Amino acid sequence: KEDLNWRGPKKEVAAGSSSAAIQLNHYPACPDPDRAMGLAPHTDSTLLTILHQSNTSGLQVLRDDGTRWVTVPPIRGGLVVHIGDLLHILSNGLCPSVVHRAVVNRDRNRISIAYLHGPPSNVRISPVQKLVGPSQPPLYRAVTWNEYLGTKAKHFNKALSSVRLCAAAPINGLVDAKDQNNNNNNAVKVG
Ligand SMILES: O=C(O)CCC(=O)C(=O)O
Ligand SMILES: [Fe+2]
Repeated sequence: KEDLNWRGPKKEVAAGSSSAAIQLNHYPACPDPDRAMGLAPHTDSTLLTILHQSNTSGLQVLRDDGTRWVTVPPIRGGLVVHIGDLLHILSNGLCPSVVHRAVVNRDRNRISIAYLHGPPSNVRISPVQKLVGPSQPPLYRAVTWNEYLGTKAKHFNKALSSVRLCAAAPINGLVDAKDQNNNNNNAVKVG
């Protein structure tokens, strides 16, 4: 119960309802999949994304050490939950957003449905008080979802770095691995 109160004064939350969007993705079969990318590497600009993929695989997540793409096989009746950049900010980097991409298939069409879940538009997201202190400073400045989408459109996969307050790696090993990985990705996806 206490943890549910982290998100702040009830009044602020009650003033707006949470925002969400559905994104439908269609990846036609591609005769030369090694030369095409379905969806370039990116993190989602959400709190959470809930993804349904059709029975053709294509979703891949980047391992935390940035060395390898791992395929997330579709599981019948299963949903994939991605942590988005806003939850990354809210948790002060403790729950890092996941870099992922979609590759295309030589013979089969693929469809995925993403439910993009974000905060109410009036709510500014910043690291929760409980996770910051003298030994662990807030790593990100406060942003609303709209503001962050604007930042993402401008800075693409460097958006998280651009709202970051401390450039240096913090104590406790909370290194913002995504920022580092993203420096290697020139992806252009806002989602
Ligand atoms: O098609 C997929 O598996 C990934 C979709 C995705 O990452 C997105 O819509 O943001
Ligand atoms: Fe995504």
